[in-house]
Amino acid sequence: MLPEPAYQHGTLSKIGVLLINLGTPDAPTAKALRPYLKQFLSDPRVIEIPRWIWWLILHGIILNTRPRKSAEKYAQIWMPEGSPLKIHTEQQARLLARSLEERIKPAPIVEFAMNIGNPSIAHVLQHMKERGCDRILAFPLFPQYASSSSGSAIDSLFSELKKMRNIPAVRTVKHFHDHPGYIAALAQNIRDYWAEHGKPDKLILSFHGVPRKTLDKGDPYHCECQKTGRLLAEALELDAEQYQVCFQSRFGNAKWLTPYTAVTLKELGKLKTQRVDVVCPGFVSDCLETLEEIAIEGKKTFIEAGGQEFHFIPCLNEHHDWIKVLSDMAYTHLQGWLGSEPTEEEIEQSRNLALEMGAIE
Ligand SMILES: C=CC1=C(C)c2cc3[nH]c(cc4nc(cc5[nH]c(cc1n2)c(C)c5CCC(=O)O)C(CCC(=O)O)=C4C)c(C)c3C=C
Ligand SMILES: [Fe+2]
Ligand SMILES: [Fe+2]
Repeated sequence: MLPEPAYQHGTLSKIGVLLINLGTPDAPTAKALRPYLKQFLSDPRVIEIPRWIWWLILHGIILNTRPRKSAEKYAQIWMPEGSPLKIHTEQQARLLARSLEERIKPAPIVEFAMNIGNPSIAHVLQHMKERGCDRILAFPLFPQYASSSSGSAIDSLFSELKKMRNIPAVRTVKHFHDHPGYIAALAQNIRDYWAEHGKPDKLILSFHGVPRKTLDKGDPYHCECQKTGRLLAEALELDAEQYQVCFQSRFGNAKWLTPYTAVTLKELGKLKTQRVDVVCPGFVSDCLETLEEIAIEGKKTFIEAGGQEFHFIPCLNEHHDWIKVLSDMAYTHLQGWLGSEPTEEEIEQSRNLALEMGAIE
């Protein structure tokens, strides 16, 4: 059992907001990719086939081949400061803290963690507890809920809580795929891009894929992606033939959600489409899947098939409207906790009691 710090005797009582993203390797090297892929692909919410069969495939094939191949891809998008996903998530946490500081007194503690890799949920949660957070809002940064992304992140959080005697109060955000502010921020980001670069013949809305059988088992992910796509197209006043929802990042040979982004780009190229723009409304931060798979590979696929002009529209990242809606969503979810802070007097009484009991020094 972990040692119990003094604030649990009432010396501190703070609200924390924990932003959680998927995770990224520590470096763009095969050595760093191996433990990252091992952790990710050992999760039964990510790979839903019998454990022993998967164990053989993972350890016999995937962990011997994929780390090197993925490292080469990461190397192409790595920034001087590190992984784009980590850098953007860190900035989002910093900007969210600044925004919430103006709305909530005392200011909440805002941190970010990664479900896979570092900074780990275990580490950040412990740090938040030590800083006195007794109420934590866990906010997975996945607009559409999937068992393999948001579900897994919440699992990780609760596995850590399971190790604690005195757990903080916890609220979780499930999704925000149809939040009007999120749709408006996506639309504004696209309009800003078009104001500078002109408009395409076709806009591809590319979401991360998942195995098709997860839809049959009841995962709401597919429907939530479709809804985000429809609302975004409505906000942009696009006709049905001006946009298409597609799914990328297929892993393995099983059937995933269709249409596949790569296949669609190839078809549009073959049709000699003048210009295609791709935007990824399922990712709030640019990452390997957007910067390498779409902006580099997707472009190549489209142009080699005969397309003329390809544009990748960056994710929301630090967009002002996105930070504003992130802050609005956090604020809404925190409502029930606001105004319940103990008074200075209550904290003092609790502290004196803890001192008397010898629980703190
Ligand atoms: C947006 C939500 C995501 C879902 C849903 C998701 C499902 C999912 N992913 C894999 C396999 C891999 N994904 C990888 C990278 C990756 N995935 C997401 C998001 C979702 N994944 C992000 C944001 C990233 C990029 C991380 C970064 O560091 O930039 C990878 C690792 C890279 C590689 O080797 O290709 C794998 C593997 C499965 C199997 C799955 C659902 C079943
Ligand atoms: Fe993924
Ligand atoms: Fe659906």
